[in-house]
Amino acid sequence: MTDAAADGLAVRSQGLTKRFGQQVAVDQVDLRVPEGAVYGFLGPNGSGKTTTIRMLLGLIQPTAGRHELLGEPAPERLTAVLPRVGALVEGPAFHPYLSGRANLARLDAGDRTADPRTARQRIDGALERVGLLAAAGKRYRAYSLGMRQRLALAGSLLTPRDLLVLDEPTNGLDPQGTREVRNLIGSLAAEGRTVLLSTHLLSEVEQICTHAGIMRQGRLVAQSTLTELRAAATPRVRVCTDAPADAARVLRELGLTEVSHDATGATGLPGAIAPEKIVVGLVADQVPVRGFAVQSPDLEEQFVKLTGEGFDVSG
Ligand SMILES: Nc1ncnc2c1ncn2[C@@H]1O[C@H](COP(=O)(O)OP(=O)(O)OP(=O)(O)O)[C@@H](O)[C@H]1O
Repeated sequence: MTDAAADGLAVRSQGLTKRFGQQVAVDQVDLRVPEGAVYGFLGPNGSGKTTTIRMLLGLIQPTAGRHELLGEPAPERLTAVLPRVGALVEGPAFHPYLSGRANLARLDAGDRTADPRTARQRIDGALERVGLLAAAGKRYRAYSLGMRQRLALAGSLLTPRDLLVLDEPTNGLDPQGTREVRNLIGSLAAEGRTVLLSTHLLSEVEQICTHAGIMRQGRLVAQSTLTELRAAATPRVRVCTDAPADAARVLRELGLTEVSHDATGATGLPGAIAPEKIVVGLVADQVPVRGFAVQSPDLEEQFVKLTGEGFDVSG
């Protein structure tokens, strides 16, 4: 057993780097995806998510660094471990005039490790898994976008997988299709499978992920559980008052940092100073306090701070 397996990591990379000519697309990325996690690989377009995923799956060679999937080192053991890894990177080329079932049959027939005698069982099992059994006989071109993406997922679930690597699985889907795919990811996770999914949608990470890694210009700038990311957000106090300048002065005197004021009040970072002490200080200085709040920045503010860019928060 390797260290990654011993650590309970489904994916681990160290110094994973990819250069295209002069451009560094992925810069020394150290991923740690715990077994059983739904890991949101989050970053704006062009930040290096797809390139990282392609390296993890052995679709392109890293310029430097190494990684392990399910405890097996790449590239030596990649061929051995890939049958346990379901991937959705480029959508499979499905035939528009064939049914969903016939398309999966073609895909299954291309898998030399799969026993043809049990093909029907595998195919119907995968269709059922993604909720497409009733529509299995329909032509692919009649499928909605959500159904098409679910069929692609069914294609990666023809054999049981311990790890699923999904590149932007809800990209281009309407709200209904997005819900379908997210529900499916949720049920795969509930079965104990590890899911690594890339996305540029913060809301997706908030809704379905237990862990997140944030990419910015090829670098992994943060990686932790969602709970930790939320907790890392620095709280700020806000005083509502008719005397904002006085309030700001008192906040500074009390030792708050980054103090500023506007027409309706003052704010600052309290650090270790207890909120009740701040209120007492304000009142002692006869600042008329109309309102007092400790505000924690939400995840979006936190991510914008880390990545220096906004996220598409829709979806
Ligand atoms: N084959 C390639 N040749 C040259 N440059 C590439 C190649 N593949 C990716 N890049 C560049 O590497 C950078 C990272 O791209 P990548 O596709 O990995 O980002 P991403 O985060 O997945 O974004 P997106 O969501 O748009 O796919 C981009 O600047 C891209 O132009």
